[in-house]
Amino acid sequence: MLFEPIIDGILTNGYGMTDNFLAPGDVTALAGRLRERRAAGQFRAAGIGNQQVTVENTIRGDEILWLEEATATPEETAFLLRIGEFVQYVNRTCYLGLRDYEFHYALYPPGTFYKRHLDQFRSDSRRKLSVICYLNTDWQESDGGQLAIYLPDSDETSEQQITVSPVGGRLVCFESGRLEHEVLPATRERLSVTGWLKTG
Ligand SMILES: O=C(O)CCC(=O)C(=O)O
Ligand SMILES: [Fe+2]
Repeated sequence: MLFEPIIDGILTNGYGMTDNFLAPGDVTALAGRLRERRAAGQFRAAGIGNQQVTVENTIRGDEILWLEEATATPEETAFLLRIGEFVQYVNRTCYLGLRDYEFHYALYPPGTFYKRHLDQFRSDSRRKLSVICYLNTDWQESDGGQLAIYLPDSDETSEQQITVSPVGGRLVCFESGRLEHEVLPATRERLSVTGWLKTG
């Protein structure tokens, strides 16, 4: 079962991953749609903080576009349906009480990054799981752009850093309120769909 290793990973290591969340054809279809929407001027510089209005390139340099069911294209609808299946699986196995999700496209121009942060806002604990799905074809380790996740050791006094390359079709998931992480700069454009599975 495709979703099982993701949840197993979260329970054993704090983060979960699968390399086949999307098939190569779905990756190119979504990446194409992302580029088309960006060319149409629909993307905005991502903000920071609760209202996401402050643009601060020294913290994050990506451009984003939120996915909306009402205006979704067939490949976007297919992606959101797959996420819906994942949510159902998580609710059957983990009792997190997930009820909602939100996703945005993200594009990091070469050299941009997202400094170490936690995804859960102080005033909003509804974000339970962070989910990132990469849309990059032929990504090489030397292209950079890794996601670095900081895993606290069990005594909480030290930590371990693991890195994940943004390989197309790969999905990474972790608890939004628990794990700090960062996006390292890449030498080429780095594409993804990022979102949060939320309680009510
Ligand atoms: O793209 C990634 O690997 C992580 C993105 C991220 O941390 C975020 O958007 O909050
Ligand atoms: Fe994040």
